Amino acid sequence: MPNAPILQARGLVKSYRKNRLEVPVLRGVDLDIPAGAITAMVGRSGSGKSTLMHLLATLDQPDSGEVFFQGERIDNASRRRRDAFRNRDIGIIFQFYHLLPELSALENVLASTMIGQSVWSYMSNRRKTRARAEELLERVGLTHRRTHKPCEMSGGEMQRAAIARALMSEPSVLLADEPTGNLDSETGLEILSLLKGLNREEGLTIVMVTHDDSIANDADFAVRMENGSVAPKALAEVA
Ligand SMILES: Nc1ncnc2c1ncn2[C@@H]1O[C@H](COP(=O)(O)OP(=O)(O)OP(=O)(O)O)[C@@H](O)[C@H]1O
Repeated sequence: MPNAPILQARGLVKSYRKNRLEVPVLRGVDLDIPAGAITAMVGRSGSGKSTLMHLLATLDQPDSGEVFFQGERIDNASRRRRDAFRNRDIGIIFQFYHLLPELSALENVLASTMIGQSVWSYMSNRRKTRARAEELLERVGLTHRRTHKPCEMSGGEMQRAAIARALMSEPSVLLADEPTGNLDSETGLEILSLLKGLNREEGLTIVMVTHDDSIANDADFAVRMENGSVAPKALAEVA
């Protein structure tokens, strides 16, 4: 029996404009993401996986439809609430890591905490914040690279730093857009094993976009995007 949903989409519709043409990408997506599980989102290139993930993260707005987090309507919440949702309730990682190139791994992790709080609040918590960043770097196996900048790290190390950064706010959901898409298969498996550990040991809900069916088969649930919808009976327990 799946856990209660932590994130939900209802009737999500999204189109993009291309050369004055309206290109429908999502045509009414309904989706329940179970809390505490790993859900893989698969589908052909262009099927709308990243678009759906961006809407779930409130990085973009649907044309119509609704997104709920723990039962709270979030897509049309105030800007302040949506910022807080992104900075606190969820963490996001991407295929190309999106680290700040001038900062070390530790500084990248710390920089995320400066968003959404006053300098005063940051300064008064800085010892605790730094301790948490160091702890997370250790959790993702990156203590030995903490002073290295992204250009001095491998792809796997950059993804580890991005994961540590995403976890700084203690989110309950991690959204991962092709987290292994730019890694060789062995490094990809290491990152997956790290994500699985975070899920099993800390109860982190993970939603992962992937091209790789073997990753989807290893998840607790798989969702297949097809023609802008979630394919019928897609939310099936795989394990
Ligand atoms: N900002 C945008 N402006 C215009 N079209 C867009 C935009 N973002 C996405 N699209 C189009 O929407 C469709 C779905 O894109 P999306 O990135 O969601 O698919 P995807 O399933 O994640 O693909 P991939 O697996 O290749 O990353 C594609 O045809 C894409 O070209």
